[in-house]
Amino acid sequence: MVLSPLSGKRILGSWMALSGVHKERGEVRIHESLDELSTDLADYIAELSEACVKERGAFAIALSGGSLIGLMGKLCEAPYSKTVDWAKWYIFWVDERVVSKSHADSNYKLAKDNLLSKVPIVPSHIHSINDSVSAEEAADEYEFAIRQLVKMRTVDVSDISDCPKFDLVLLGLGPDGHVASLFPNHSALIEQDEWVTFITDSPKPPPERITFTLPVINSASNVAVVAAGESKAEAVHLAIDETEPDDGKTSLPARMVQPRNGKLVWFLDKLATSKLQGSHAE
Ligand SMILES: O=C1O[C@H](COP(=O)(O)O)[C@@H](O)[C@H](O)[C@H]1O
Repeated sequence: MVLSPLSGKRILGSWMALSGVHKERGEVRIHESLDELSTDLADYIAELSEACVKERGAFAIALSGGSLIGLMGKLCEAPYSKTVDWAKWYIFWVDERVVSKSHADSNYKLAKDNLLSKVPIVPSHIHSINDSVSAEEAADEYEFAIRQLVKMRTVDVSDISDCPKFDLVLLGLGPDGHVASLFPNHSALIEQDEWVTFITDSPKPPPERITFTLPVINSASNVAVVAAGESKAEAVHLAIDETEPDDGKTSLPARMVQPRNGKLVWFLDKLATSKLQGSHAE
């Protein structure tokens, strides 16, 4: 057991000694290896799910695509596969590429193949986009579906806005600082009214995508950003070390992730933190 001098939290393993709580940017957890990161991420998700199921009888989790899904793989293994109350999970996507669900680019397919098909999630609790309509229609339909689930309180509602309050929003981080399908300097970043929007000009293929907007991401109870590898180091540095609030001028999406009432946690490996400064860096 290690008692972290920064957070005071007792936890197994060595990673916590490198981690800390950043005043504005949330809790920063730095891991020695991908294996430690995956274990910590699985522990965190399992604990949150248990707490949410106890408190409100459901766990509404919004997934991203990309490398995050591989890093969640331990959830399919013992002890989590047996102890997590999968029947109470409701799955959403923070962003999705507008391609067929069987396409290699589909975030749904990635999660289905590597996670959802390996644990006993109720099929009707998996809320993916309609893949047979345009990006605009898919975004509208997805927002409508979420609005119905908010009315039923499957997804909680924010007490400070009319936005949904997901129990957990899981974000990856692109080398350019993008999160979800919110890219630097893109007009989707300033969308305030819609819950789900669409883009047809993604700088990273495929071009057509739907994405939660920042007001929805920032209304979640918990937001976790997961980033590993050297290619993410500059984005991690800019997102965490810059202390001035991003008023949209610098437009680094990861810096604009600032939960209003929720908790933000960064799950990083050492390579991703090689440019990090401040108290949490080595
Ligand atoms: O295109 C996307 O990229 C990001 C980051 O992916 P990664 O493979 O670099 O981790 C991902 O979070 C997002 O959901 C996805 O659509």
